Amino acid sequence: MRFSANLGFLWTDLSLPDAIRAAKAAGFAAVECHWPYDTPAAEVRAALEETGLPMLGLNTSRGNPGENGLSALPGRGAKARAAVDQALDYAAATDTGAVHVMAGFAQGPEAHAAFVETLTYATARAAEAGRTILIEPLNRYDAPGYFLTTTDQATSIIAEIGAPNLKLMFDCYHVQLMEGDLSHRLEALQPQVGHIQFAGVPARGRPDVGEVNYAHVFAHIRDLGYTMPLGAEYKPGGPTEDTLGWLAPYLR
Ligand SMILES: O=C(O)[C@H](O)C(=O)CO
Ligand SMILES: [Mg+2]
Repeated sequence: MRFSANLGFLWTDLSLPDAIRAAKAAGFAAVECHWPYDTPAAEVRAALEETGLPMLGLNTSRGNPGENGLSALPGRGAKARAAVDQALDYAAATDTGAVHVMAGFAQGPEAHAAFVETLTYATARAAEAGRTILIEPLNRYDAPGYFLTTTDQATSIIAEIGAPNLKLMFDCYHVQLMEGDLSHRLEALQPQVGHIQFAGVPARGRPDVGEVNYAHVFAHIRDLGYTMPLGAEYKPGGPTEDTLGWLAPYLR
């Protein structure tokens, strides 16, 4: 198994380039981030080249304070497309494979139509550069009122848009809180999955603490033939190095 360090949560005490170096030193095979836009892309690219780690993904902007993405917000289409452009430009400058297009807090048919419209734009633009667009259901405890909350909703949107580069971000943490049944869902949704993330449930801490047996889940993912690095997107609650005991068996 190979793992990707999510630098939105891990090594947040370091600059993004130094966090990339720390991830390499700890044995991660890849990195991913949330919102890297304050760091010049050239610095991130230099650290990626120095370490040899790929950047797997980044997120579109959340928008104004209190917002959590713009793509499903009726009347905000121009801003949503600008956020997609910003993310794809940063991805091009850092050779990042995927962009997670964040839906935002919205409900109802107009939000659905807005999300489909933004994703249609995003998938067409991303396809020109061979990049993937990800959509991710978030759980109702952390993001109450978020538009996208279940894998059923996400796969129905993926089917409606029909773009081959539109994929599901299967975050085991969110899926466990909303739906459970991780093993069956991972198996059934494998064709639509573009990236897998994980964290301990329910505290979103290190993965070897909590109600999910990740040693079992990782073995199941391996047995399904999934070979991409899995995204460690958890809050260490202290020095990241102190939380990496779960990784050690996979580095031998
Ligand atoms: O919170 C998550 O799980 C996401 O992956 C994210 O990128 C920010 O919402
Ligand atoms: Mg996630």
